Amino acid sequence: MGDTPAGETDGVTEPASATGSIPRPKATGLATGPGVPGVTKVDPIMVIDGVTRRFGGLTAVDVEHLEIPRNAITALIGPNGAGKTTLFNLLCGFDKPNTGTWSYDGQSLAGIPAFKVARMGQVRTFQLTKALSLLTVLENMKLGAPKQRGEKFWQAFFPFVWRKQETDNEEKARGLLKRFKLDAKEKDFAASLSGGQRKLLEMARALMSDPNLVMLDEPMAGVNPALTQSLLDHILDLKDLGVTVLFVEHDMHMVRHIADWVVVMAEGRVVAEGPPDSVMQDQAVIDAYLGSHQDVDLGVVTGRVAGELDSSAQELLEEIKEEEAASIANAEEETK
Ligand SMILES: Nc1ncnc2c1ncn2[C@@H]1O[C@H](COP(=O)(O)OP(=O)(O)OP(=O)(O)O)[C@@H](O)[C@H]1O
Repeated sequence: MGDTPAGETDGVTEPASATGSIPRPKATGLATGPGVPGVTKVDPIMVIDGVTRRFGGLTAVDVEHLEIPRNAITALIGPNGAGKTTLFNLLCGFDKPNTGTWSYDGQSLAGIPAFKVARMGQVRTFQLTKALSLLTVLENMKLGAPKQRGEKFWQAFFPFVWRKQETDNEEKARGLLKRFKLDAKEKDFAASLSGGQRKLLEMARALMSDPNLVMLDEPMAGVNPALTQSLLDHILDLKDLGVTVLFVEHDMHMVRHIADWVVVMAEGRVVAEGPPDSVMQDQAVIDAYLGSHQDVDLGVVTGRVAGELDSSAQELLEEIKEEEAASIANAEEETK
């Protein structure tokens, strides 16, 4: 991880402003020019060139040039089927493109498998599968640790080699669990966690390998409002620790509040990029994706963020109430 401000707690680096909803400034000056698709960045951590991925006759990804800024939070947004997940899978070595090159920290990643990409400092959170749900929270964390020495055949005969690492990993895991307020759950099966706690565990597990770049796939999906702020804060903390974050998200509230830079995809291509406020004013983006309510801060509508409800927000709230009333009436009808 980076060397930004921090203190040590339980063997784990703590951000200076550990979770607390303190407004934190957005990173600015990330690009060398105006936000247009393919604009070069002042300090890119990842550079993508001519990457395409086809499934039969469908071109799911066709990215001419894209740079991801270092030590910033970049959101990848776009309508369903835009190619966001496919691009994500390509970048972390889960899938292979038909054409193109891409590099991470100046090193080409073409043909490098996912586990090696992770060793290079680029990790992706992955969902808690059924198998992982049957492990305890602490066991899940230990799986996130890099290179387990005891895994090598000859080393199994020399316990002193791996015991030290095992102890270090446990200490690190416990420190992270504490930071993510999951320490009381270390012995529980991961299956017993709520949706939001699972997301926290996924993020905490990814941090076991001290990554420089963390890729999050819909970090807010299925998270109830009570844990939303905590997750947002943890993502902001990553940036404070010098980590670069790239995430795919449908929740525009989250994108607007935490992203420093937004990349918009449609039909496999990058159609816009820039700071969130300007991208969300872009008429092509509004037409293609955001719809007529793009100017409404959903944080205010949902009560998560303090603010005045303007007339379009009121209108949206009315629509939501009407839809809710209709769905309750339907459900009552069905149970009769
Ligand atoms: N393994 C696959 N085989 C065939 N088609 C695929 C495969 N994976 C993705 N696609 C297609 O590629 C296109 C891009 O899909 P992708 O999942 O990357 O979009 P997305 O932007 O992540 O969408 P969403 O927001 O709905 O998750 C879609 O048309 C999808 O049906």
